[in-house]
Amino acid sequence: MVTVTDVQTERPLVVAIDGPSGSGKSSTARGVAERLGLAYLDTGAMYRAGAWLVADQNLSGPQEIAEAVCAADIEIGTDPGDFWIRIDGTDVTTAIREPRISQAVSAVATVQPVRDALIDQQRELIADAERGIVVEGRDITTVVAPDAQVRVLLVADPQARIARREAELAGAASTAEVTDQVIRRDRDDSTVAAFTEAAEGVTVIDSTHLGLAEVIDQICSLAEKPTP
Ligand SMILES: Nc1ncnc2c1ncn2[C@@H]1O[C@H](COP(=O)(O)OP(=O)(O)O)[C@@H](O)[C@H]1O
Ligand SMILES: Nc1ccn([C@H]2C[C@H](O)[C@@H](COP(=O)(O)OP(=O)(O)O)O2)c(=O)n1
Repeated sequence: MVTVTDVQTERPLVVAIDGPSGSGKSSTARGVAERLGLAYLDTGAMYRAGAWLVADQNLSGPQEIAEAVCAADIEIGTDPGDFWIRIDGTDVTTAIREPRISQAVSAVATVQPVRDALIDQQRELIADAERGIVVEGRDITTVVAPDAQVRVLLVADPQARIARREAELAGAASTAEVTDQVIRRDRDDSTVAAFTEAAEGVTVIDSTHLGLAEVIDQICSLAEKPTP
């Protein structure tokens, strides 16, 4: 396979995508990775795995949460066509998408020692991606990989994001629960990651009235002329 590199520095291409819940980060990032032959890293899934462990062990309070999650062994797949995640050997690929985890994850993602440990691991995974990688989350363009050649903030109106999540959950959660998982979670998450406004050099894409394919096209076009 052809290696996608930044021609000026020969660094493997890193595409960083941040944005609020339901803006389309995961679907778009997977699509871009598949089209460009890059690896894919879902950093939100790592925080979700931490939240799964906290629920499984019935832990509470920042100290207990930090001790357990920082000591845990999180393994994550980076093939965009075959996503999986394990924590301490347990496969939690499906379990981390349950509404109870979506509801609880911000309490884990706002514990700073947890963030520090997961950010270190995310940087290692990026450094290991010799073919280049698309990384999505809340703090990728600003903290995890601010030197990424392509940096995107993907946004969409709250109504569109809530409607997308509701459709995805297909009745598994009420409108009030989905609204909490999207709006309240963004509010909590934005206390530790700056994803509500684009940092300098970050391209904003509003997906409210764009189809998934159009968003993927726009990001792939940016990748054709990356920032050095
Ligand atoms: N541009 C788009 N237009 C319409 N629906 C979209 C678009 N992008 C993503 N979706 C759908 O919205 C839902 C949430 O997308 P997802 O990629 O999980 O968002 P995020 O990772 O930002 O939370 C999914 O069901 C996905 O198929
Ligand atoms: N880089 C990241 C990625 C996710 N998070 C937090 C914020 C979210 O509430 C959770 C789960 O992220 P995820 O991207 O799976 O969430 P949604 O797809 O938007 O529902 O993790 C974070 O703090 N930093």
